[in-house]
Amino acid sequence: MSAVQPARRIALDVILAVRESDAYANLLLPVRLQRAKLSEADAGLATELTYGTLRRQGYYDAVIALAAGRPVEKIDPAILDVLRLACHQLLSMRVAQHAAVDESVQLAKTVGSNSATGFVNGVLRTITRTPVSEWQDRALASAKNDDERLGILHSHPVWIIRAFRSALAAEGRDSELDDLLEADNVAPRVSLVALPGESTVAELDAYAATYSPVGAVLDGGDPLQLEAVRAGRARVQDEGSQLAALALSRVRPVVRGERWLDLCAGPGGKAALLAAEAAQSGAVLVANEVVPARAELVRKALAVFDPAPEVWELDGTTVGDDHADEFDRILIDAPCTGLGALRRRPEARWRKSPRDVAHLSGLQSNLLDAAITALKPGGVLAYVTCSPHLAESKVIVEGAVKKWGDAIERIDTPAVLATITGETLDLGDTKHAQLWPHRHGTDAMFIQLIGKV
Ligand SMILES: C[S@@+](CC[C@H](N)C(=O)[O-])C[C@H]1O[C@@H](n2cnc3c(N)ncnc32)[C@H](O)[C@@H]1O
Repeated sequence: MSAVQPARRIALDVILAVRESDAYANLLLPVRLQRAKLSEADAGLATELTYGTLRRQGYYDAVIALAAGRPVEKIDPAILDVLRLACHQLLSMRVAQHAAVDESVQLAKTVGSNSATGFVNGVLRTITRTPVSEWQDRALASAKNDDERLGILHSHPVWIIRAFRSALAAEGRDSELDDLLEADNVAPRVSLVALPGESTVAELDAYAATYSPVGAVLDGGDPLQLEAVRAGRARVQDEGSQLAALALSRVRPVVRGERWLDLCAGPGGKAALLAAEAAQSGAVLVANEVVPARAELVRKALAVFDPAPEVWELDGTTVGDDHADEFDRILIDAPCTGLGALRRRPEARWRKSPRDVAHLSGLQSNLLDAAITALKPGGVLAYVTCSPHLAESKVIVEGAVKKWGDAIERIDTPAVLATITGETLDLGDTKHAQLWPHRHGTDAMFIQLIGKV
């Protein structure tokens, strides 16, 4: 029997930690890779094994249930993790079968009993006896309905598939559902923002982004190799997030002395871009974040500016109490399910539940109400979520319009974005902008600009 390759060991350790301790793979894996000092090739293998296994878990579970002849809920969870990791190698990576099976059996020994090791060996031998394409057909045939079939094919929970379909259907484009689900299974390239006045896209040795005038895309490599990133003058930031911040800062010319508020600022990505934009135009930014540790991250993100913007630690739902009619521009980048960023957080889709949506939508409405109160008459706010779920996006805005009536007005956000990007984005015929990974190459950001009359 061969020794287990470090890449497989690390991948399993991270997958176990994700399930047992709610770890985030995108935070834990880089730490483990650095500690193990793996070669670039082995680090790449460990990343593919970890992310691929976590993303495609739904599909692999369907195959494992068939091969084991029992529902996956009846399999010891650590042994199931070993089987999922092996499935990724056998069904998606096509590594040599004997290496995948032998090393998985070795790994099973470290987390289970002797009988569990025999079980892993038996299930994996069964899987290797049938061609990969046939496993897909058999798994799809085991689905009880069309949504379950899609769930197996693209490895997404059914409730998320339904939420995405509703959001696309609201634009009359539900035929794009397959493309969207597949886009979630591809890790995005590293996207950077060159903070205006601090850095330039040209300095970053990267491609100019498609839409954001301050965005760049790295072809590969570690962004921390760039001096501008190490110094905080440029940051890793999705292009959709950049557009959300710019929609607010560039919706119309800035009058010197304007007061801006980033209501939910942690960890500070959009606050940094807003602070740069404010410094360029003579506005003053205040950033707010209710969780103290995250407020500290905001302070770090803003340390590059002199003077650095003030950071408050208020519950954002109360900001209207002491700050009514105070701010000219407010960003509400609301806490949300993050369903729009599934491609960068491989385990996230399995952690969320419809209950999260119900809980968050109440908070989102309250934050929006508080921000409207804190906005000066004549001011503008941006309501933003990194989720296309209608209950967190369009429905929240419609609720505010119903409640506030003529006191607020929706601003044509796609038209504002077109002036920023220099071209019309392919968006629905709506006042809000819903970006999509499969259509725009960004996270699925929802952006609605609202004016206070
Ligand atoms: C989507 S994140 C913001 C991301 C941030 N704008 C950025 O670009 O880095 C939402 C943030 O809102 C914070 N938050 C949650 N409830 C809040 C509340 N009641 N008041 C203020 N912030 C809150 C969360 O802790 C989280 O840091």
